[in-house]
Amino acid sequence: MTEVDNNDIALAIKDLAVGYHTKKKDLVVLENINLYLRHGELVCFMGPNGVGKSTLLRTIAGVQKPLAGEIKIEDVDLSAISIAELSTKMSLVLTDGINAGNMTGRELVGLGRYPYLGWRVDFSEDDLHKIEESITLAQVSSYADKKVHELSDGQLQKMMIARALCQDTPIMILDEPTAHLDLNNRVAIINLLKDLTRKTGKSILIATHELDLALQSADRLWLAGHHVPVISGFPEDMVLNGAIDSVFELKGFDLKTGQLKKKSLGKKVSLQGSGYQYLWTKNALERNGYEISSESDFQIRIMASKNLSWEVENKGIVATNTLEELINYLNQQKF
Ligand SMILES: Nc1ncnc2c1ncn2[C@@H]1O[C@H](COP(=O)(O)OP(=O)(O)OP(=O)(O)O)[C@@H](O)[C@H]1O
Repeated sequence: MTEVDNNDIALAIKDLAVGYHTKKKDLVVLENINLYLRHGELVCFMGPNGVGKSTLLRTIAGVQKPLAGEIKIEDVDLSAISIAELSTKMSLVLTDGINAGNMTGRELVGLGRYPYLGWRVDFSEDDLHKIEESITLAQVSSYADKKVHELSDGQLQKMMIARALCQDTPIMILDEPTAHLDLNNRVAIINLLKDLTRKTGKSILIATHELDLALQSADRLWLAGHHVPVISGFPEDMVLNGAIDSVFELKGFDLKTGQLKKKSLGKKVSLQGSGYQYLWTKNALERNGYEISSESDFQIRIMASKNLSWEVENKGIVATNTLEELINYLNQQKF
């Protein structure tokens, strides 16, 4: 286990148990949790549905009380920090629907400045600057003047992230920030959060189901499984030591290749080519049950000179212009 330098730590969790008080007895969702969030680090918190990610995030953010144990922010116990002070240290983006009344997106983002207003009624130049900066960073300017109730789920999601950016806290906690977002926006948000950790030294903790994005961008994963302690480590270590496999009980997904497992029909073809054309040809072949092997009577060559085409050499040579034609041709052959 690596030694942890206290100056590095933004948030420390010790012997924590989280869950709910119910009439009969306490419902313990996760317990014996010991974790750190370091300065300038992007942590993705992952685990199957219902394991307790939201419950832990809400507890860390002071929205619900721990059942046991302690949470320290910059070495101060969370229970000793007032709500006003906490809102200058930590921002929170939850998935729950928000009731923003008749507010515009810009006004919603402006709520992020309230912890800093004190007795002031109006925004300062600095506040206004921060609001515009956050709107630009989160790429929401084109709909910032719309009413919040007119925004799509994805637009609202990004507006809430802009509000959290505007709050400008050293720690940001986001529950599934990429839910509802299309592929470009998912990548943009993860890149933005990663960039923030690098440029501003913020510590960012997100709960997410996006294994692919997490593996490519998180500095560290927190992994929660049913009936096992929450563990923390480098994403790549967790792939190689099987931790991700065992927590998610992965079925049909091959972590070693990052791909869905494809059923081979035992028909072998050899493939010559390179680059992304090779990768997508391989994808089409494997998706259709073909296995790539050097020991095959069917040799496929990717012809990438002028127009992309494929040649299949068996007894003679047959050329096809699309992968669909190639697969149709192969499907008619005897293997
Ligand atoms: N208010 C509540 N009262 C009692 N139990 C709750 C409450 N909210 C959640 N739970 C239970 O706590 C457990 C953890 O739920 P939680 O929402 O934290 O999981 P999660 O890991 O965030 O799941 P998901 O990936 O589906 O969002 C679940 O069994 C859930 O039913």
